[in-house]
Amino acid sequence: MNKIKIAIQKSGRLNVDSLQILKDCGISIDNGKDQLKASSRNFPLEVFYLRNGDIPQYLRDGVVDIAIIGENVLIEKGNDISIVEKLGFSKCKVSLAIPKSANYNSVKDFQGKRIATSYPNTVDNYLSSKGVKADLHIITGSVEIAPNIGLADAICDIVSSGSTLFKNNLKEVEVMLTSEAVLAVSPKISPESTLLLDKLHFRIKSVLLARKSKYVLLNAPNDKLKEIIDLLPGMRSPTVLPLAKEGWSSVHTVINKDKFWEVIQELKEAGAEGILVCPIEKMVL
Ligand SMILES: Nc1ncnc2c1ncn2[C@@H]1O[C@H](COP(=O)(O)OP(=O)(O)OP(=O)(O)O)[C@@H](O)[C@H]1O
Ligand SMILES: O=P(O)(O)OC[C@H]1O[C@H](OP(=O)(O)OP(=O)(O)O)[C@H](O)[C@@H]1O
Ligand SMILES: [Mg+2]
Repeated sequence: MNKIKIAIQKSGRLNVDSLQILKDCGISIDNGKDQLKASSRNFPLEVFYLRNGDIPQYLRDGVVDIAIIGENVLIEKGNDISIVEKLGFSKCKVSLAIPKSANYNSVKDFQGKRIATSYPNTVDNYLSSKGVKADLHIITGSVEIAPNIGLADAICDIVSSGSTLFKNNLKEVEVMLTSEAVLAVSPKISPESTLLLDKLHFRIKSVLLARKSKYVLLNAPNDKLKEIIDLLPGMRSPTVLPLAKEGWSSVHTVINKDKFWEVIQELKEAGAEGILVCPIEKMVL
């Protein structure tokens, strides 16, 4: 039987969340420690544990059919590879930073400057689009230390909380791109594997939608029902059921989890009581 081959990061920031999303899709993987390859027991899928930075080449060569990878790495090394879905985790920026004490006016300030980075193509494309030419020093780790040891005037690296920049006395001055984990597909994927990708993609979409949504139940006096329902940004129309208590109804709906906090106060003020917010495991539209 044909199996779809997926690459995920062997160890590092993407590993746990990548395995979790497969698990949430109902895919069980026999996951031995230090394994480089594993199979699923209940989905025709083989997992290859690889380094994030090596995955674009494996996709290009068709060694794997699909991969979960940082979008920033694809932009740096695999602009020719398509993204099937953004996965909503490992969110970060790729930014240019300079010493805190340095003045900064515009991106033109990088003209002729030494920039340490692990993302040379990204920096080069960004600066070229602004008509700026800098001197790039490619290093693979601990990039933020470079200005402090006199190796560079500036750096380009991943920024998330900003604490690494802060610890190294640097300030972010240009955000070149934002990134998150993505599901990417090999240009060489076969028609048989594309059918399996479609099945997996369907499951991933329902998991992502469920992660973004909450099931809300509340009690409302019937004379306030219209006002309360108007406040709820639901999927379609909420379900309204009579309560045993005369003149009251129970309202059920699904809302975006971030929207809930925007409306909770207004719901209470409008007369809603006993508001329950529950997680949703899977959601298919
Ligand atoms: N501080 C961070 N916050 C959020 N996401 C991050 C952060 N650092 C990295 N990432 C994202 O996670 C991906 C993997 O980062 P990680 O540091 O685990 O691996 P790596 O050293 O870049 O790769 P490799 O697997 O090749 O050793 C990055 O490409 C980026 O998309
Ligand atoms: O803005 P922050 O929240 O501080 O995150 C940014 C840091 O995180 C990443 O390093 P990581 O911890 O993955 O170490 P690595 O360089 O060994 O990959 C990245 O290379 C930055 O140095
Ligand atoms: Mg890292």
